[in-house]
Amino acid sequence: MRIIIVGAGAIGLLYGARLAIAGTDIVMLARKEEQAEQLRKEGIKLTGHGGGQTAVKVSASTIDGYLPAGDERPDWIWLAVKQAHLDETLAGHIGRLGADGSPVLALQNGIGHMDALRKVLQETQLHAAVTTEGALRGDGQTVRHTGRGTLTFGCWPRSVENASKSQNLLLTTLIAAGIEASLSNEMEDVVYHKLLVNAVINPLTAISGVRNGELPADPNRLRWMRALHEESNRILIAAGMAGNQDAWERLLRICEATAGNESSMLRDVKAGRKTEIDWINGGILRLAERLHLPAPMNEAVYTLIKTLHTN
Ligand SMILES: NC(=O)C1=CN([C@@H]2O[C@H](COP(=O)(O)OP(=O)(O)OC[C@H]3O[C@@H](n4cnc5c(N)ncnc54)[C@H](OP(=O)(O)O)[C@@H]3O)[C@@H](O)[C@H]2O)C=CC1
Ligand SMILES: CC(C)(CO)C(=O)C(=O)O
Repeated sequence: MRIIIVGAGAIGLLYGARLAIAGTDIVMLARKEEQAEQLRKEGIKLTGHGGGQTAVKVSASTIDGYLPAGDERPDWIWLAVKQAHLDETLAGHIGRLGADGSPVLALQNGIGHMDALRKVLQETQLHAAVTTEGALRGDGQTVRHTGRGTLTFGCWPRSVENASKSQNLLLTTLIAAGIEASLSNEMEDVVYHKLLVNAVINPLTAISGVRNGELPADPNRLRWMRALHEESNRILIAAGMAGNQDAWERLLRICEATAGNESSMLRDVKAGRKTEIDWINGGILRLAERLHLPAPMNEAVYTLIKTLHTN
């Protein structure tokens, strides 16, 4: 099994390392030659969870300079970049890499990217993936596994057909690598449920400057959480998400399970990077507008995060 992973950041390095350790042929495509060279020379260094540090060899190149060896087509192409990186140029590269029919798996949090990719990659077999693993990048070749989770993936848009051969092959490869994974025919629902979590934890931790576990510990923050959760839940249910009586408790459990984590949005704000707010609360605002529903809480956090960006 050969997988091209586009984006050698936290999540790309985490999956790249874990799959390569299990014998999968991994090709990491980075943005910069400096990082690609470092990966070719020294491999990926994985730390956390399993104990010490493991270094694993992978192939690596820049996305611009990548030329496949021989005529071997990749079995899968994984997109492990952030939402903001998914521009026309990158879509052009993905179209080229997948020209022989390789399926594409997109791992982004938030919404909007799958439909945007569908528009430009009309012939490509697209899959959405939702991961609850936690990964933190160190330097260009080091990644820390900060929390164990699962990977759920499936066709986008929804397919009524049984799992394809390539889906089953990927599932078997993931499980053999010790990665908890499952296939779903209801990816929109899975994506919406993850969005409901990110829409509350990410902006509120970034605005308050606290770790996930500290968010519900303060009564004022808890009130914000509840109001933002209720509004987002209402909008997502109206958009087609299956309601879940346990949604609020699940959110609190995630805060507890990831208590020591800084959310990705808090980290982006601290590092002065563009956040994924446009595809998280911005995505909910677009749904609310389409459904003519009020969304004052989402508007408030969206605007606040945008203000933090500007500053
Ligand atoms: N980290 C986590 O624990 C989790 C992340 N996710 C989601 O996964 C996605 C990726 O997140 P994460 O890995 O944390 O993000 P990172 O910022 O760590 O990684 C993104 C990587 O993409 C690279 N990149 C950007 N543009 C290109 C390009 N044109 N070609 C090749 N590489 C490119 C960046 O390179 P450069 O550094 O050179 O800019 C960077 O290495 C996000 O949508 C996130 O929400 C979901 C669940 C958990
Ligand atoms: C679940 C959560 C909030 C864990 O930190 C996350 O996905 C993120 O930070 O983006």
